[in-house]
Amino acid sequence: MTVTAKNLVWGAQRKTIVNNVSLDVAEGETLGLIGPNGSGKSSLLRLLSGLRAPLSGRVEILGQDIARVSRKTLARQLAFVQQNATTDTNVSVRDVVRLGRTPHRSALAGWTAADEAAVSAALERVEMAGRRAQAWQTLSGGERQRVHIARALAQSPRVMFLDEPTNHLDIHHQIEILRMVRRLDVTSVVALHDLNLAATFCDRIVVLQAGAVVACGTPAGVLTPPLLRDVFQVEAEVTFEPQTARPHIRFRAA
Ligand SMILES: Nc1ncnc2c1ncn2[C@@H]1O[C@H](COP(=O)(O)OP(=O)(O)OP(=O)(O)O)[C@@H](O)[C@H]1O
Repeated sequence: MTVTAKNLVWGAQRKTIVNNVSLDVAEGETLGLIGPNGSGKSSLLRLLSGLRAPLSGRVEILGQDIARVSRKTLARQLAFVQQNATTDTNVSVRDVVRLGRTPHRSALAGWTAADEAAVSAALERVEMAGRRAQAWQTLSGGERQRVHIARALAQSPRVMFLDEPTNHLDIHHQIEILRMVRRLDVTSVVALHDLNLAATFCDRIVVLQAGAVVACGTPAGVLTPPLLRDVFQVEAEVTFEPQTARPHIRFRAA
């Protein structure tokens, strides 16, 4: 397994926010993380990426307990695209993406051709190559999101954690970003609100409710009308796409 979480518990202000979560993510897999607002998706991603330490339990990435791995080593292995990430305002798009190369550079080495190639490839992938010189502060919300994804790609990680990466994106870029994540030779865990996007692009889905895993499996196995009713309190019909056999959810207005 590339990512393994065992019995993760985390909380704040006497409230348990991540409640005994265990999960495994296989190499190259795209695992979707879904659940209502406040169910603990972002908190779990922070634990999985080592940004926050659990109260108990542990996370292994590429077979190593992340509590015992240096920050620099971890930064070479994993990238985290956070929700509403901010960046210093007085920089260009290219500068932001260049930051992704930091874990791969030593104090003495200069900027290499490999660094430049990684930055250019990342900008191409999110369709922002033409904007490399533009000032960060002048970008739209969706463009900023794509540049943050490019920074993560420039990091050349083995594992990516993405917290609602389609936030702010138009439908073309939502699909492009998730298609890219799925095709990358990278293991990824991605928190999503759009259940049909999760159904279309994830290999498996984990459902969180009040900090606990209440379902885990293929999109077809997980996204059933009873689960949608229990967890999301919506009435829905689920049909299956003829070509892919993936579920498609139609929500009932009343
Ligand atoms: N540092 C903290 N102190 C107190 N409460 C917190 C803290 N961090 C998160 N919470 C609470 O924990 C719960 C889970 O938050 P989290 O952001 O992980 O949920 P989420 O599933 O990502 O939500 P959303 O879908 O709305 O983004 C929320 O009720 C939140 O208010």
